[in-house]
Amino acid sequence: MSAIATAPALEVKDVEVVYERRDRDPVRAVAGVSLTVGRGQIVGLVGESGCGKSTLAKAIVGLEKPRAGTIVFEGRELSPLTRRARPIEDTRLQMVFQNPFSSLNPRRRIGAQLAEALQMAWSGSRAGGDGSLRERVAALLELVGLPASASERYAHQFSGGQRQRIAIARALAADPTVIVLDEPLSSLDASAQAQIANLLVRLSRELDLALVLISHDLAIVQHIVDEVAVMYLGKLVEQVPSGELWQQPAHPYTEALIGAIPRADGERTLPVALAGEVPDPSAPPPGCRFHPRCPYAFDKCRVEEPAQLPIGRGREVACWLHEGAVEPRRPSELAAARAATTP
Ligand SMILES: Nc1ncnc2c1ncn2[C@@H]1O[C@H](COP(=O)(O)OP(=O)(O)OP(=O)(O)O)[C@@H](O)[C@H]1O
Repeated sequence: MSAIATAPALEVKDVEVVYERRDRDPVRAVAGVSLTVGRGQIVGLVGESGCGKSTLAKAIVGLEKPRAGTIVFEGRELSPLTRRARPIEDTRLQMVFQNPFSSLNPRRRIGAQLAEALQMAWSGSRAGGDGSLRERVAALLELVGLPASASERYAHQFSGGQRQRIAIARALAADPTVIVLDEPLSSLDASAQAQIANLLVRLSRELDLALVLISHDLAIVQHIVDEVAVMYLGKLVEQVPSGELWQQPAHPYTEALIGAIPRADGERTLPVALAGEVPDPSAPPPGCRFHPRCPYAFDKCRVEEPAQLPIGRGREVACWLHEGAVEPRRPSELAAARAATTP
């Protein structure tokens, strides 16, 4: 097999994105992030508003130019050029935005918009596939659970969930291997959220499609992702397979995010409350960026930035509590053990 066929679908390596601002300090919205997404894998990128998720998404698809770092797509480093200047193969890396209404043209029939997306993909090196353009549009609509007759209608004639299906169909027109979806569920009601979540899982499995699912709400994505990458103030603080997330969150921020999710019985899952706001990314706290909000912070956390520490299979955490740890432990347990041994 070629190197490209065996490479991960997407590798983000030490990416940094800085917004320069007139008369104000620059914002380092993404402050050195590395993330690997395997083929067919669904990775949830979660964190509070303002932590840099959208900026990272834009850097991945070429809508923001990273100041440093590289994006490797199917084993090939992407050009640091803007999206328009990239070669056509790179359209296999697609993005879906939060509000499908604003990304669909209100004055053109859905079928025409999907046909255009198909033609753009075909104008590249790839073959057009079987069947006429009309049949391919119908097949795309079917793939996302809409009837062929949807092609005759306009965006405003659909519900929010249906519009998101159309936006996904348009991304699929490019025959992608990776789709980055920025808050694809958050503008939808609960039932549409569940339907689109199911659709995304099905598409990922059927098409061996890797998805990066961005959400400020861990509760929304928890059931559909294979892995969770937790972002805080421009950095990844933890990467964890979703199955282990509940049993063993390793970073105090992850623990707090989980604790904030209400359970069906009205109780909180964990007694850790997340106090305060995300600090200004143009002036991040020294040491660990989370330390001012961390219930377990100790001296080292206030001065030294934690490295990404491997803690078991496929897991990493940036937290000094885990220094020297050989397996994942809850931060509350580690803090208690530390308190017991520290004079
Ligand atoms: N064009 C810009 N110019 C200057 N600062 C920006 C710009 N876009 C984003 N920022 C800042 O960069 C930081 C990260 O923003 P970003 O939108 O990536 O975060 P986010 O986690 O996606 O949050 P949200 O869910 O609210 O979009 C924020 O402090 C934001 O104010």
